[in-house]
Amino acid sequence: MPSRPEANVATLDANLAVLASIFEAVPLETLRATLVGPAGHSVERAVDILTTPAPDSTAGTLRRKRPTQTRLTALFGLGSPGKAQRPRLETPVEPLNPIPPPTLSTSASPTGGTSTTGTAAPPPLAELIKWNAEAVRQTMTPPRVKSRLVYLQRPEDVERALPCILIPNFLPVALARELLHDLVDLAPRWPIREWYMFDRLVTSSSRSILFADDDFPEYLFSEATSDAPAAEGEARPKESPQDTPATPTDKSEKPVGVDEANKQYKEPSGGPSMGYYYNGRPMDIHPYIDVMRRARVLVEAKVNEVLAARKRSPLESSGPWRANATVANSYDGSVEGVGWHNDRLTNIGPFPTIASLSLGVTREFRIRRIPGILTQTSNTTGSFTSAAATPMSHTPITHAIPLPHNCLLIMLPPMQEEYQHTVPRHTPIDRHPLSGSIRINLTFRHYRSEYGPSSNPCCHCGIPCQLRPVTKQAATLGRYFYMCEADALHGQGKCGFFQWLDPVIAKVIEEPGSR
Ligand SMILES: O=C(O)CCC(=O)C(=O)O
Ligand SMILES: [Fe+2]
Repeated sequence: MPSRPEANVATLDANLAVLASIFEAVPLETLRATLVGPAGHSVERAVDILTTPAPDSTAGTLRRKRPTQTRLTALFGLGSPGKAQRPRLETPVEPLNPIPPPTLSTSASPTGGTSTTGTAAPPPLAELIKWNAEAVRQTMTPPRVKSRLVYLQRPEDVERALPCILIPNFLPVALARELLHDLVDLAPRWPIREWYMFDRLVTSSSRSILFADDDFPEYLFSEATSDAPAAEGEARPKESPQDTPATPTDKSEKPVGVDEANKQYKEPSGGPSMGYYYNGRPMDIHPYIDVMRRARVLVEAKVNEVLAARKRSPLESSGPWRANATVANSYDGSVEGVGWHNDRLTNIGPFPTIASLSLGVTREFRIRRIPGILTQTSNTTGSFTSAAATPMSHTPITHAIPLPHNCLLIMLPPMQEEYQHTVPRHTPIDRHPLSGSIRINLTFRHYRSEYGPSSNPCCHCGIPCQLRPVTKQAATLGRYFYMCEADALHGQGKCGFFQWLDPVIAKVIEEPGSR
């Protein structure tokens, strides 16, 4: 490889962006130090450094023999470790930022220091590495940073504070009831997800599945002749399909698990496309059931009405928003939740709008700004910077929105670029007359054809990449990049693949002279 100075700068910049996306709370100068040391510009080496404890560390390490399952509850703030053993781990569906915001600064106090930057000269590299590895280890204890929890109950309060719109009692009562009924029946057959975080195998506590409607891009369903095997890596439930709850009058009314289950998503063949992947694994995709299609019509109408009244970013889909994909989650009881994350952009693209319909028992939905994120003061893509921008010098705010049965929460841009959300574990929750302690959540998404499998680059491991926004690098803020996610599949690190999102699109948001 020729080693022109500007090429090195570009590589360093790219590698830094990858590291910053993994180690959200680690100061940039620390990340940079791991890249410019004797290890050169290798991301893998930097990840190694950042995840290997200091030699004198006596406490637990991040490196464990696979496939030991390790409780990562504390990492996601879903409760304190050491409570009664549960059969599954409490970790999120979406891969999370492995490091929560707090305690990384040497000046951070255990009870609430929030500053991760300082004015003092940085310590030498060896110190940084040692200190930082220690900091990473510390994240295995519950987050200790204090944030202010602010409850938002009324739709107008939600809209004022966040890029979200809350609509109570959204669907006609009977439709909401039918949807809940049908999905509660199906949910026990939705898989629990597994992936590696560093080299630990972790699993989701809730069950989830992706539903796709007929206009899903690169959508190919084939009628399976026999029970098709579960997609590789998917923990498909072992239960056999249950009885059909009613006598359907046509095929589209049959729920997944009966005839619809015989339609199997078929990966496109003959082209470069690898199909839809998540955490390095092919996704298990089911067709919409009839009642979802009826709900979709209403959700789409409302979302398009909302979008018509706001300025759109050129990076958003320009046409109508289409709810052609839905991630369904089922939480059975108060201990099932999902950790802090923002939703994957890989197939929905930048500045997505996601409409989240809650059914069944009320659970709390919490939202915070991505810890340490840089705020765009100006940009050229529209007025999507949230009024809720919380200066990092202040105590961070976490907003909590109780989501009762049949409410629709529309998450608008830049919710997925600038905020994280969670459904935390609760102390006892009320029971719902229809679903008891079960909550079903449907997040309706627009899977865009421009972001379909055939335009998704594969990394050197041969796995479709994930698309992420830059959140910490001032020079490249507003841009998006593809990176390897093979580590989620096998826990053995990433290949270091990095590619900016289509430069034509990136150009739109590039500030003059930012490169
Ligand atoms: O259950 C919810 O309200 C949120 C689910 C979620 O965050 C997701 O599917 O990505
Ligand atoms: Fe989410």
